[in-house]
Amino acid sequence: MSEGGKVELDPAFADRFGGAMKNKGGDGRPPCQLYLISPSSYDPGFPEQLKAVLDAGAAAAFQLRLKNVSDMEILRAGEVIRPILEAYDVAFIVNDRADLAQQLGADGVHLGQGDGDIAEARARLGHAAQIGVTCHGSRHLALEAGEKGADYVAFGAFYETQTKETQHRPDPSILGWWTTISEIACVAIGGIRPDNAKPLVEAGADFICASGSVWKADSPPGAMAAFAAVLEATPNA
Ligand SMILES: Cc1ncc(COP(=O)(O)OP(=O)(O)O)c(N)n1
Ligand SMILES: Cc1nc(C(=O)O)sc1CCOP(=O)(O)O
Ligand SMILES: [Mg+2]
Repeated sequence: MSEGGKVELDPAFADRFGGAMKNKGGDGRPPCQLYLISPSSYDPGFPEQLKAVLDAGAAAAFQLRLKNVSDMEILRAGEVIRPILEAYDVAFIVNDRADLAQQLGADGVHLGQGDGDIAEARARLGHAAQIGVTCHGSRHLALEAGEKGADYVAFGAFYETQTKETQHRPDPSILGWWTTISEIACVAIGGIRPDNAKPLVEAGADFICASGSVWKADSPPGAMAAFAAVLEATPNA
């Protein structure tokens, strides 16, 4: 922490998260960007679908979040997806597992509260890796994650979601609070759609996450275009 009580910006942060900080203008935070999360199971048609959505709207980061599958399946999917993300300049984050993130040469890992230690992930993945941490609706967890070296803290679930059972429903004001005390990025997650994203962007989210509202949409590229329009039209806090 600095003397003013604000968590200091890691100098390497400017180069992280898909170059998000490159958009930084003056003293303000960069504009809010989309953080796309994969469906929980992998379909052979997914790489083409991924290209189609990234053609329709930008994402700063993509998280490979496959559930109830073998390590081999995650590794195979990651090997196919990684060059696509590189081509679109999208940061590649692996959910849950720093070891698989390392094997895949990913840009980072997302850790839930039970998914392992930040320091161990840092030791494994290195200084430049992006390490994100689930903080539910807890200021304490976010401060702790920041002190332990997280590159972003994730708050949620802001809205009802079919993607995951959730027990926390933070108020959007936690995003604004975080931006006043820390320069570490904050991510909003949970049931976010193009038509309900605006209050979270206005409250201060640096990134909004979306999974179901893109992949389960009638037109996933259409959903991406709609997110792009909302983000373009909405200044953050
Ligand atoms: C960006 C982001 N935020 C939160 C989560 C949830 O992580 P976790 O609590 O470990 O739950 P699972 O996603 O592993 O089911 C996330 N994955 N990404
Ligand atoms: C993976 C996840 N974590 C959450 C949390 O609150 O920590 S909510 C969530 C689901 C995100 O998917 P969707 O955009 O479909 O709601
Ligand atoms: Mg997890």
